[in-house]
Amino acid sequence: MAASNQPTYPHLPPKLILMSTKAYFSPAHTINYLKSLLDPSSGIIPLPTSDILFGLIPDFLSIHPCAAILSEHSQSTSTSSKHPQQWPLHLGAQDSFWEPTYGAYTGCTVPAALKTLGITIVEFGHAERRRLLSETDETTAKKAAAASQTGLIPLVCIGELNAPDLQGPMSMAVGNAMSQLTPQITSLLSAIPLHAPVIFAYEPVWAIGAAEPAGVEFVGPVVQAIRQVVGKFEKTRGRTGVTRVVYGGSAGPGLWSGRTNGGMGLGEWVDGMFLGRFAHRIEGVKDVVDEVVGSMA
Ligand SMILES: O=C[C@H](O)COP(=O)(O)O
Repeated sequence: MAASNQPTYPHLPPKLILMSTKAYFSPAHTINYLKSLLDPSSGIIPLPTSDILFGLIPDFLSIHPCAAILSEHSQSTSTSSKHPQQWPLHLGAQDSFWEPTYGAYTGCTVPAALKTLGITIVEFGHAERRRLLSETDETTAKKAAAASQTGLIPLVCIGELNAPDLQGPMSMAVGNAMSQLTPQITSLLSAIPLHAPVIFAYEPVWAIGAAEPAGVEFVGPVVQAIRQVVGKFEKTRGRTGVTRVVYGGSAGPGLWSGRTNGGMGLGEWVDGMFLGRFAHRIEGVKDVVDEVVGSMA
């Protein structure tokens, strides 16, 4: 029987807590940060890995030492499997090239190289890359397809540019956002294998780097509409891969549970949180982890 060329993918649990350090930290800072996350005194690790995917997405210079630390950590704490999927947290990359494997691509990082280090997730299409580096839906989809073909899970950032007008009907605000989000979603889903998992990070561009996240009363219906677009694609195109939707954009402690939002918790709507600045403090990460774990009890 001919061997299948279809890649296999890491398990994508129902809940996700992802953190990107963007380009905020030096490599030495990132290494100390990872060690603090792993330190038992932080009270974060171990998490129930079949239910929650906890992932760190550092800058490229830090990936190799982070992988070495995670590998060593799992060897010192486990007598069974030391496979990256059994590491206490998943390691991600902030981008990769649209060719899946090695070649003459100066300055690029190919998915095959990331895979050798134990990377399981690659982020694409962040608003900062779209704005600063002119990345488009097309380049995002090409890059995600190469990562998917390599057995990595694409984490694809989608978001509308402008804040909604919440004085008018919510259906109109959601419709305006979806007019930008729908092509971002469908171009991506059309590019990856039908059975490939994907994580969409809904990041309203106007809410990134802000003082407050977007309101739950708006994010909730938008995420519902995103799921409808994905559902329609599954039905009409035969997609079978798992899709998760997380929220990013000034996300931090209190948002998941609604503790800081009059009881309106985002956890009812999304599959997870994508943290930026509010993960810089280990205590902030611990707070978010506790809220997500608490909501699953
Ligand atoms: O990658 C993460 C998001 O862009 C959120 O970043 P932020 O929390 O600093 O707004």
